[in-house]
Amino acid sequence: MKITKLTTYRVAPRWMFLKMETDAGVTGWGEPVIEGRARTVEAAVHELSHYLVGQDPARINDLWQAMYRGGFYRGGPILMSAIAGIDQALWDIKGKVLGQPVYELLGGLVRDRMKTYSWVGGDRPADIIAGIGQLVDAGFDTFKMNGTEELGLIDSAAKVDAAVGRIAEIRNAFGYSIEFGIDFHGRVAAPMARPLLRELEAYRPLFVEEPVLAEQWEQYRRLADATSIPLAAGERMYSRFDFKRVFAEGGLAIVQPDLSHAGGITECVKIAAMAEAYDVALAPHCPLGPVALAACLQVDFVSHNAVLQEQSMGIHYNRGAELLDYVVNKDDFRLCDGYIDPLPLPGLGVEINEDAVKEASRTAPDWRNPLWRHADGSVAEW
Ligand SMILES: O=C(O)C(=O)C[C@@H](O)[C@H](O)CO
Ligand SMILES: [Mg+2]
Repeated sequence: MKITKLTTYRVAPRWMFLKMETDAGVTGWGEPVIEGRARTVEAAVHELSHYLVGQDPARINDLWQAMYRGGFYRGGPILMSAIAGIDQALWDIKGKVLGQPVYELLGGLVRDRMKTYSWVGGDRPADIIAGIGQLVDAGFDTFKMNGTEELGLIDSAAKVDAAVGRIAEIRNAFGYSIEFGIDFHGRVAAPMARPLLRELEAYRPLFVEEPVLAEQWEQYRRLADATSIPLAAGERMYSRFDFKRVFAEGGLAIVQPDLSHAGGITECVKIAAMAEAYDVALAPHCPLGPVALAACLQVDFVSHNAVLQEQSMGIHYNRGAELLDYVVNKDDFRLCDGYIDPLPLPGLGVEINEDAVKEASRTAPDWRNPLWRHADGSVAEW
């Protein structure tokens, strides 16, 4: 069998799908995308096709190594997202050829169902109580929200109190019948992470995510020594080589590699195994589309240390399309009390509605995140 063609489709809300065709008529799908840089990743995917067209899609490991090492320069969000989507499509083809879901090819199920969580509140955490209430009625009990709005390197006690007050309201409204992670989203610098974590201790969140930016990774250990709140990060780390220093240094209780940013299934299975050796939990990042989620689930179902899976149903980014709009087998993604069952179809387990993808690609938006600024006009982390 030989790879014959790679076609990319940018679609609403901010996703991109890759269709990989073969001379045997078997097609694989991937979701190579960095939110806000879809066109850049698209160019990278087509540059990498040099290593793929004419090659045997069964040789995933060799193709991965050729894409990663062959171009001398390596790593980073663009190249690793392009490799991720290509890797997903290769695993999809392998599973379809062998008639097995990818998790069977990776050693079989390690659990019967996977716990997921939902986002509440938007870029500026608001209406969280109402949002949680609606999702509790739908059977969810685990959530994530942004912790703050713009926050200066050094900022006021009032800003800290506003952030903590929102969390206090949640506990007042729902007690401990629900759990939630708080995403600092890289908006918080180390001098402000300390007082925020200290004040949040009383409300016992499930985790705090990106307590500081990934480039400040050496702070994780120091912050972890000052708090009992589990710290999580990983969406802006793109390979084992980014994660290894974090494992060695310590401080993270949860790692959140993104299956569409960190080299795909081939790489994230290895990251998951590294994490397990350090007693670190896995909670793949996935504010994206159905192929990305399906790839996450393939890794979740073979990783003992997988504890939570992000999924984007109802997330504030999904404007113009929702998680399952491009999926034929919607029922396979049904959530029951926040849990999802193993996807039964061969390959990644998602049957893409190609006509819907092609139609949506005709009017694809160029999504990018807003550029935030502080009151003094300087750029703020979004
Ligand atoms: O889902 C999360 O945890 C996020 O922090 C969302 C962020 O990754 C945006 O997708 C970036 O555009
Ligand atoms: Mg996040």
